[in-house]
Amino acid sequence: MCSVLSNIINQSSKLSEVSEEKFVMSTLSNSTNIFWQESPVGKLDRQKLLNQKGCVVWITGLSGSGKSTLACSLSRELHSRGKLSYILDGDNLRHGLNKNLGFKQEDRTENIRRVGEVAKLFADAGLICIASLISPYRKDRDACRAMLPDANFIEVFMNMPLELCEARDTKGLYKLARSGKIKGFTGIDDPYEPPLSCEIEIQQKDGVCAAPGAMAGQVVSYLEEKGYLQCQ
Ligand SMILES: Nc1ncnc2c1ncn2[C@@H]1O[C@H](COP(=O)(O)OS(=O)(=O)O)[C@@H](OP(=O)(O)O)[C@H]1O
Ligand SMILES: Nc1ncnc2c1ncn2[C@@H]1O[C@H](COP(=O)(O)OP(=O)(O)O)[C@@H](O)[C@H]1O
Repeated sequence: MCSVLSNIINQSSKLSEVSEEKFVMSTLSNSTNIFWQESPVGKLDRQKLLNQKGCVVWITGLSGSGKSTLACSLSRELHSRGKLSYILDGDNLRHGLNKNLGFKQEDRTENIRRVGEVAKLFADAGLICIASLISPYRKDRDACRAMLPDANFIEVFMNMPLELCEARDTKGLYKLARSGKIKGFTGIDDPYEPPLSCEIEIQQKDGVCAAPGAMAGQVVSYLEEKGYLQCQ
């Protein structure tokens, strides 16, 4: 009896060592009787190895606003500085992980939730994870922010006018949406909710859009200033 009791006490003290966040993740799942498995090498160890801090740079904005262009330029710049990053691009993920999702509101919400979870894993691995998705709903982006500890979610708003995005129309999708051949296209007949407060906003100055390298420079400066590009 005594050893049963001490086992229970042992188990519950082990559980209390597990962070609140991890415990909540376990209890909210549909699975029962699952336990968090700790790993012998932690986030801090990995960050030291990489000399950087894991985080998520979340780029949101209309189709054609320049999300992928910024993601690519940022990733190149970080690589040239010896920093490890990885791009999660909405379009690309819809070829695999999210291939069963469409563009109705609940599908977009599930799309963002899954990418948020993947981004969280990359950040935990110590990488600078660059997520580039329209992510039109504020509550979905905020839910991803809430998945990450501290201030490790850096929201970048590509604040470009619809007219510019539509004029670019690299994929011809705006034209199809205007002619009614695509229904529920963001910015045309589907909503986009701009961030109320984000870490970085990228917009035109005097009607001119900065070059991709300059936009990436704005993000790199932020990461540098906040200490993400080193690990003491
Ligand atoms: N209805 C509709 N609305 C918006 N976008 C559409 C739609 N249908 C297809 N596409 C193409 O899908 C790309 C956006 O995928 P995302 O995963 O980023 O979208 S979302 O975050 O779930 O809203 C988007 O890519 P980007 O242009 O790079 O933004 C489009 O190419
Ligand atoms: N800063 C920029 N200056 C000039 N052209 C840009 C800039 N950013 C993006 N573009 C162009 O706009 C188009 C759409 O950019 P893209 O990155 O594909 O947008 P999104 O990923 O948001 O759909 C592309 O042809 C790209 O070359």
